[in-house]
Amino acid sequence: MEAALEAAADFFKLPAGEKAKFMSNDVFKPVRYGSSIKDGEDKVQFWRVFLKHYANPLAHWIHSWPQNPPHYRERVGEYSKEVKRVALEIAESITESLGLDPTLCQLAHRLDGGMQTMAVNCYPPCPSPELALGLPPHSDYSCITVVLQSTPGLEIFDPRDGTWKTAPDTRGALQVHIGDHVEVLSNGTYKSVVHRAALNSRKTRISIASLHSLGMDEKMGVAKELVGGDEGKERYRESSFRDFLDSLSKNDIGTQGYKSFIDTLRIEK
Ligand SMILES: O=C(O)CCC(=O)C(=O)O
Ligand SMILES: [Fe+2]
Repeated sequence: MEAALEAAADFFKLPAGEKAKFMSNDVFKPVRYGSSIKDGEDKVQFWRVFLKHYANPLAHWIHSWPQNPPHYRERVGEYSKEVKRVALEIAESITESLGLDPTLCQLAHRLDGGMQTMAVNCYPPCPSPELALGLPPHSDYSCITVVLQSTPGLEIFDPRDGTWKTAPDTRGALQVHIGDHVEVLSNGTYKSVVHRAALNSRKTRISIASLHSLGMDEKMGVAKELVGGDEGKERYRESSFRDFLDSLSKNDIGTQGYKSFIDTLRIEK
């Protein structure tokens, strides 16, 4: 895990020209480098550069990943496999806790054959960390996200008292988030986790978020066993990863009037 964080940090240390090879605003690109550090352009500053790439199946995507630094593919590749195992185990326990028939639901199996997107984030030291954020509050569209961070900064919204809680700073500890698509599957029994990234003035912070979801065009809807009869009505519309990317391309996180993806899926009573 340490090795993956180091490889990620080394990528961001490369000369700008090397990273610019991956620069794109197209959210459908399987590998994409971007920055939201725009001097004076936006009112709200998000102090983050990122590299996003797909990782499942690894053999299909790894050749599109950066070749520089030389150890990047191997180390981040190993990490992606490890973290996928963790996500599949959690998927099994979610299915079980909802009382869903594993042969019908097959969440873990669908994630195994689904999309894994790795968001590799770099937050440089910020001179006024209290005035800016690395990433604004959001929930992930995924079913399950696993986050690894080099230093604290990840904050979780606690809906019980309306406060932000700093995720534990145990180095190397994985943080697991429920994403929007598990909220949908469970018809709202599980709620996706609202989180944000805070900044610090001293050190560069690296995080690697691995987002596990169904295939690009596979629709996630409310589990049929959880609706009808006494169970009540469906509270969410179906959607796919592609639907999420479509909505992201029109309505990016942090822009004015941004509507979170899960809010677009809610069926009003
Ligand atoms: O940097 C972090 O801790 C959070 C990253 C994150 O939420 C994301 O990439 O979706
Ligand atoms: Fe996130």
